[in-house]
Amino acid sequence: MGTTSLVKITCCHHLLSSSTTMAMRSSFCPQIPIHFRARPITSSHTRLLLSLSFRAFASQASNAPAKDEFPARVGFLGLGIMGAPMAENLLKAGCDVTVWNRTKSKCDPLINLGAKYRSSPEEVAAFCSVTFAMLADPESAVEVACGKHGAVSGMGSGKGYVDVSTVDGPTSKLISEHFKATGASFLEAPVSGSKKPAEEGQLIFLTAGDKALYETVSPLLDIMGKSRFYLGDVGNGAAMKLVVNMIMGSMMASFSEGLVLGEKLGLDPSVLVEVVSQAAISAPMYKLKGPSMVQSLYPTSFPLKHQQKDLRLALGLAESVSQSTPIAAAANELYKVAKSHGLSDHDFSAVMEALKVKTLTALSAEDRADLVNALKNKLQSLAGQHSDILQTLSPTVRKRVEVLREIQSQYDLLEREFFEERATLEAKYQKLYEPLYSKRYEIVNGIVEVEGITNEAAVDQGGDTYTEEKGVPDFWLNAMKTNEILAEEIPERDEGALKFLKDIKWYRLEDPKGFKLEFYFNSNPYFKNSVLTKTYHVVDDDDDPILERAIGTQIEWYPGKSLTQKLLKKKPRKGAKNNTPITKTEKCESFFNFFNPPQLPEDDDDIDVDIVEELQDLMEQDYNIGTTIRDKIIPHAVSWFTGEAVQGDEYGGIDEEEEEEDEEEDDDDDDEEEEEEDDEEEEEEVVKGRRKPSAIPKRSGKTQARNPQQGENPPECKQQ
Ligand SMILES: NC(=O)C1=CN([C@@H]2O[C@H](COP(=O)(O)OP(=O)(O)OC[C@H]3O[C@@H](n4cnc5c(N)ncnc54)[C@H](OP(=O)(O)O)[C@@H]3O)[C@@H](O)[C@H]2O)C=CC1
Ligand SMILES: O=CC(=O)O
Repeated sequence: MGTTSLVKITCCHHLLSSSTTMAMRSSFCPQIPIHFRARPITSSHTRLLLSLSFRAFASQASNAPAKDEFPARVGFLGLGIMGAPMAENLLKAGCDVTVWNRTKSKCDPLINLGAKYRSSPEEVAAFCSVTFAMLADPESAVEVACGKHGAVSGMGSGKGYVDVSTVDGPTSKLISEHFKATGASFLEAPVSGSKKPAEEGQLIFLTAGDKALYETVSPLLDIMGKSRFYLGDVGNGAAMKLVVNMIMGSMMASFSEGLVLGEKLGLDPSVLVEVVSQAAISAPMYKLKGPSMVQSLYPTSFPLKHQQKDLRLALGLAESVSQSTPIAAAANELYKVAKSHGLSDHDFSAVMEALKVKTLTALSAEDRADLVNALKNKLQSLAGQHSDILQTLSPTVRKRVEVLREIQSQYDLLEREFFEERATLEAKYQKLYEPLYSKRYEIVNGIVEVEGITNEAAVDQGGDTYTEEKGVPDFWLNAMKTNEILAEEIPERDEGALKFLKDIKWYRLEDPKGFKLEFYFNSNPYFKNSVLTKTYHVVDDDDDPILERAIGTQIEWYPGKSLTQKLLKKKPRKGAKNNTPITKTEKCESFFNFFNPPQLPEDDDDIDVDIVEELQDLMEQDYNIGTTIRDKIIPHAVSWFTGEAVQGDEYGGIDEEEEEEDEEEDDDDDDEEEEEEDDEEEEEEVVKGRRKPSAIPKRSGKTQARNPQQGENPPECKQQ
C-alpha cells in the first residue's frame, strides 16, 4: 500500500514530540513535508495567523491571500456533531461555503455565519467545485451521494467530492464509481478525532482516492485538521479508519470493565482513572472520558451507535481477510447490548452501562428460573381469555398443560437467543458475501474482464464474429424475468428501462427494523435517478414480522417517459363544439410501481372493510416481491440469469390452479376494459404493453404463504 502523509504540527499546544513525529515519518513516509501552523483554528484572528503560516510554506511562496488557494466554492453536506464545526472552520477561514443538511434547522447557525444554503445535495454539488460529506453511516452516505437529488446528479467533470464519513471500503468504492462516471473526482477522507478536535481544527484525515483532488483540497483539510495521510486507492482510508476505531472501541470497553470491576471491589474510581492516566497504558481518551464516566455521565461527542457501526464494519473487514478479532467481536456485543438499552445516542463511553445491566446470557440459573416464572405469569395473564379452556379441563390434565406452558416459556427464551445469534451470523455472512458481490458487479458491468478473454474469443468455432459487448448485457433484467413472481411484474415496455439496471443490493435496518433494497441504474433516457430504493419497516423482525410501512423512491421521469402512467386521448363526441382531443393520464402496470407502494391510510376507521383487505393483500404482495428480490435474486442472480434457479425453486412458481384462476380473472378484466373503451371512445396512445393496465396494480399469483429462503412468514399488516 503506497502511503504518503502530511503531518502538520501545532507549535503552541498539542505539540507532537519529535520522537512521535519521527515515528510517524518512518512508518508512513520517508519524505514527509511538514507544515507548521500557529494555533488551532478557533477565531478569525487565529485564522489570519494560519493563512500567513500556510502561505509561508506554499511552494510558490506567493503573497496572494491564502483564500485564493481554496477551491472556488466549497459544499458541505451533513451538519451533525462533526460536520457542523468542520464547516464552521472552513467558513471562518474565509471559504465560500454552501451547506445542506437533512434536518434543515441545523444549517441555520452556519447560514448566520455567512454560509449559503441549497435545498438538496444535488444543488450543492452543482453549485460548488468541491463538496464534502459528513454522514452517519454507509446507508446515509450512499443516499446523500447517489439517492434522489443526490450529489452525483449535480456532479460533472472538473468537480470533486470528498466523503469524510466513516464507511466501509465497498461503500466508498461504490460511491466513487458513481462520481467517476460523471467525470468528477472522488476522495475518501474519514477523520480520526472527535467533537472537540473538530471544533479546534485538530482532526486527522485518512485520505485515499484521486491524488489531484487530494492536492486541491489539502488547504481545506489543513483548516479542519492537524494532519493528513494519503493512503492510495479508495478503500484504504476506510480500512485505516475502521482499524483505528476497532482498537478504540475495544479500549473503551476494556476501560469500562476495569472501572466497573474496580468499583465492585471497593476501589475509588477517580483514583483508578488517575492511575490509568499516569501508567504506561495511558491514553488521552481515558483522562478525557474517565472523570465523567465515574459519575455515570456520558455527554455525547462520539455517539455510541457510530462506535458500534464502526466495530461492525471492522469485523466485516476482518472476516473478508479471514483474520480473527475476538476482542473486537466481544466489544461489539457489549455495544449492541448498550444500544438495546437505549444508549445509541449517548457518548460511546456509555458502553459502561451495559456492564451494569444483566443480560440474558449473563443470567445465573436462578435468575433464569425467575425470568421463566415471570414470563410464565405474563403468559398466564395474557391468556386470561383462554382460562375458560383451562377451566374445562380436569385438574390433572390442567396441571399437565401448565407444565407444558412452562416448557414453552423455556423454549421461547431459547428461541429469542436463537434469533439474536442468527442476526449476528447473518451480518457476518453478509460481510463475507460483499467482496463476491463486488466481483460480480465488476464483471456484469464490464469494469473488469475475466481471464482468458481475448479478441479471438469473440470469434466462435464456426468462424462467426460476435459484436463486442461489455460485461453481461441485460443481466439483472433477465435474472428477474426468470423468476415467475417477478416476471409477472415486468411488462415488455419496462424492459428498455430495466436494461440499464446495473446492480441490486440490500441492507438490514436496525432502527426501525426492516430492510432496504437499492437498485442502481446507469444513466438512461427514462428517468433521472441513479438509485431507486425500496424500504420496508417492520415491527418485529424475527420470524413473524409485521409490516408497518413500505417506502419507495419517487421516480423522476423524463418528460413523456413515465412507464407507470399512460397517456390517453379521448375523442370529442360527434357534434361537440370543441373538437380538440382531450388527453388524460392513467396509471398502468409496470414494475416501477414497486417504488410507489400501497399504503394503508393513517385513519382507516371509516374505510370499507373490503378496501382495507384489498390494500392489505397488495401490501403483502408488495412485501413478497421485496423479499423475493432480497432472498432469491440478489444472492443467486447468475442462477436466475441462466435459468438454473428455476428448477430448484419450489417457491417462485405459481401452481397451475392459481394460474388458471388468474387467467380467468384476466379475461374478466379484459372484457370490462373493452366495454369501458367502447363507451368512452378512448384510444391508447402511448402504451404498447403486454397486458392491459388497471387502476390498482394487478396482483400476480397468490401471496406466498411463507417467505422462501429464510423460512420467514410474510408480514401481517398492521391492522390485522
Ligand atoms: N462524532 C465523532 O466523534 C466522530 C464521528 N465520526 C464519523 O463521522 C460521521 C458523522 O458523525 P457525527 O457527526 O458524529 O454524527 P451525527 O449523528 O451527529 O450526524 C449524522 C449526520 O448524518 C445525517 N444523516 C443521517 N442519516 C441520513 C440520511 N438517511 N439522509 C441524509 N442525512 C442523514 C444527519 O442528518 P440529520 O441532522 O438530519 O439527522 C447528520 O447530518 C459518522 O460516520 C461517524 O462515525 C468520525 C470521527 C469522530
Ligand atoms: O471516530 C471517532 C474518533 O474519535 O475518531
